[in-house]
Amino acid sequence: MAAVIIDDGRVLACQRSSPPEAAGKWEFPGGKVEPGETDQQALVRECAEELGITVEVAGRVGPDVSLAHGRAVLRVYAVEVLDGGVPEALEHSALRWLTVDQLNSVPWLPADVPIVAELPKLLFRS
Ligand SMILES: Nc1nc2c([nH]c(=O)n2[C@H]2C[C@H](O)[C@@H](COP(=O)(O)OP(=O)(O)OP(=O)(O)O)O2)c(=O)[nH]1
Repeated sequence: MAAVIIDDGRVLACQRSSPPEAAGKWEFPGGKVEPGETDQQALVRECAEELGITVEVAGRVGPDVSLAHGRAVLRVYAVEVLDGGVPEALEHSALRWLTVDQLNSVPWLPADVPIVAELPKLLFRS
């Protein structure tokens, strides 16, 4: 479960700090859904924990992507930041706002590549 946050034609990319095999790679903020949570509740919780922002969850972005270990799928939603919140890297090593031209300037986690491919049309619309 992960969140695409778009502001002023740019998307928020987050650099993982762990585990070692994923550290340094870039992703969308998010995490696993806990028992009893909806997708939306999980994303609101993760965006608060990881970025210190309150969000409202909107529509799906891209396909369900199977993760390499085969035990989960990556599912991504567009979210809107509420209350003028500014994301902070509370758990990531870095945050970067990427324009459409910069989308491929960071090494994404492999599962994110099909999601990133959907972003140009969202960025051009905003
Ligand atoms: N959050 C996030 N996870 C991704 C993305 N792409 C991708 O392959 N993943 C994988 C990495 C992890 O195997 C899994 C999410 O794990 P996580 O470590 O972020 O989740 P979490 O915060 O709930 O972790 P934990 O507390 O259960 O340890 O999904 C992405 O864009 N965002």
